[in-house]
Amino acid sequence: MTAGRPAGRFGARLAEAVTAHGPLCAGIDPHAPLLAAWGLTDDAAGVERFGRTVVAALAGHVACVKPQAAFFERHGSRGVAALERVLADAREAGLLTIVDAKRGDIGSTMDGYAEAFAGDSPLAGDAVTVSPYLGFGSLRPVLDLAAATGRGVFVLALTSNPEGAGVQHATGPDGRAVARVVAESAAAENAGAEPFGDVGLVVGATVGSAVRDLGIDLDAVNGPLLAPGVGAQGATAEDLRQVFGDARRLVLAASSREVLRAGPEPVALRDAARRSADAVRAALSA
Ligand SMILES: O=C(O)c1cc(=O)[nH]c(=O)n1[C@@H]1O[C@H](COP(=O)(O)O)[C@@H](O)[C@H]1O
Repeated sequence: MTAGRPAGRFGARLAEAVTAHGPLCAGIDPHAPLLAAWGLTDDAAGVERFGRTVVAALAGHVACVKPQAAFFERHGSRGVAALERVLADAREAGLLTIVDAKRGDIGSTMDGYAEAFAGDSPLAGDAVTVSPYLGFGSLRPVLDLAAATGRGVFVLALTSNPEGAGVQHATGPDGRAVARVVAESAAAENAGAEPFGDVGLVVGATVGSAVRDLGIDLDAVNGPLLAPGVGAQGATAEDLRQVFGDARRLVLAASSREVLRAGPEPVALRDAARRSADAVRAALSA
């Protein structure tokens, strides 16, 4: 089975969606407590219902959604099939998807991940999250295939969890921090693209002064900056302004639990997403 290929470049499609609906990506994270709160079973049928409910409620109301692959994969092949159906619904509804899979491996294996998440596979959304800790260059297969199929890639740079700093702030042989090398590598991929390129970074809204401290020029990345951590992890829309400074135009805030807790009623989900999107847009334009 193959999925249809998106029309146009990811960065351009995302920019259009953010202009229409605001800079918010709503997570689809069907973990056990949320499924219970929604009155759903914690199995493949439950995660499918959860994901498809979010897509139906939010299509046409948010810029994009980000299904977390882990919560589907834990139910094996049926869970993966559920994720494929959620992605198919979103594609049909014209809702952009970032598949949060955080993959990363060496060349030949990375080819496989690239085909799965950036090729014309039923597991491919409009973009995928990837991990650069086997070296940014190891991501070449997914960067190239995503570019060829009109998809995007979000590379982990400064993650929202406190343990991330031990690796991401570490300094390499040339004196640059790991996160800075990732940011400068993404910038090279996006050079000259308008309004921005297809290679984004993940930079948590919880990272405080790390961007400045490590000498990272996020504006120069010229790609979307996926910013998780707003809401359940404690960061506020205000923190986004502090963390991203001059790069605010590139921010796409990601929020999962804060929006999902409002479900399963579609109107309540939509209202929660709209409130978050409005708060983020206001903070970023202040
Ligand atoms: O790539 C991500 O989305 C991500 C990166 C990161 O640094 N931190 C982070 O929490 N996430 C994801 O964001 C989701 C949690 O969002 P909240 O429920 O809003 O805290 C999970 O799917 C995480 O995997």
